[in-house]
Amino acid sequence: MSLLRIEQVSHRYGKRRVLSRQAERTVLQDVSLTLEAGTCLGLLGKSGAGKSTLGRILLGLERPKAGRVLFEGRDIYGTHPKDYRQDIQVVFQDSFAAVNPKLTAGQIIAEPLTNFTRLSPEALEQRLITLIEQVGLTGADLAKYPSAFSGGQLQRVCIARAIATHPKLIVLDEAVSSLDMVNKAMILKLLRELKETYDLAYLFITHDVQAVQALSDQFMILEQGQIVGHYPTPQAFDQATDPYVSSIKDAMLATHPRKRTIRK
Ligand SMILES: Nc1ncnc2c1ncn2[C@@H]1O[C@H](COP(=O)(O)OP(=O)(O)OP(=O)(O)O)[C@@H](O)[C@H]1O
Repeated sequence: MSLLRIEQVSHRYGKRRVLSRQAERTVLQDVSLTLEAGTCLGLLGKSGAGKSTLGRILLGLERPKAGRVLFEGRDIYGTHPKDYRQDIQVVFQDSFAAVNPKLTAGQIIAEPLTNFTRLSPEALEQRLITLIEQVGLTGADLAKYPSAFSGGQLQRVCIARAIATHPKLIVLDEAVSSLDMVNKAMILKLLRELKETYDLAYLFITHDVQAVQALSDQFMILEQGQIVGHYPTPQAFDQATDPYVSSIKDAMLATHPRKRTIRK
């Protein structure tokens, strides 16, 4: 059984109004995908393609107008949220907006642990130290407030919060997009290591081709709410001639001088 199956999901925003000409806006149409445990699906698409809407749908935050979201074979919209909340976590692009500035890093990471587990104060403290060290920070950082961290460091705190309850799937919604090159590379390395250690699955939502290639096992292209390309392996994606993939690959300067081509 697959970890996640999205079956013909369609979604639209706005209300059907009899006397208004304002139409409902379809943002996802017949989207289907499958994600196996321990693998990463890179979901690429331009701004407004519907990527984040799909992410919210599989987090249980936005009920689709049609279709099913099966997590371990069970439709999450026919299940009590407590049955999957612990298993599906999210890391957003803007780490500063994703945390309460009045909480310390320790309190931020402890939130899901106190919601979903019953640890003694000593066991909780120990677990927080393990988690913060796992993401490359130190026990002393647990006492710091978000304003004392850089964007890259605070994203590590958000990742520690996301892995705290041993989830099976993490939605990475542009999770490295606002980081500089060095931090981006380090966070991608961390995410790769955590994927191996915990057999984690990721839905990696992005429009960054380089980042998606560093982490993903399969790739999908979403355009105007529809899947317009599916590449089941990194090799297939690398050789893709899809006009959308080509246009974003072309737009990026190749990192290695030997791979750079001179444009006519
Ligand atoms: N709550 C909402 N109400 C109405 N329209 C919405 C809502 N959320 C998103 N939309 C619209 O749905 C479309 C898809 O948005 P979505 O955020 O899913 O796209 P995206 O691919 O994630 O874009 P981006 O890369 O810019 O974040 C957009 O046109 C957006 O304006």
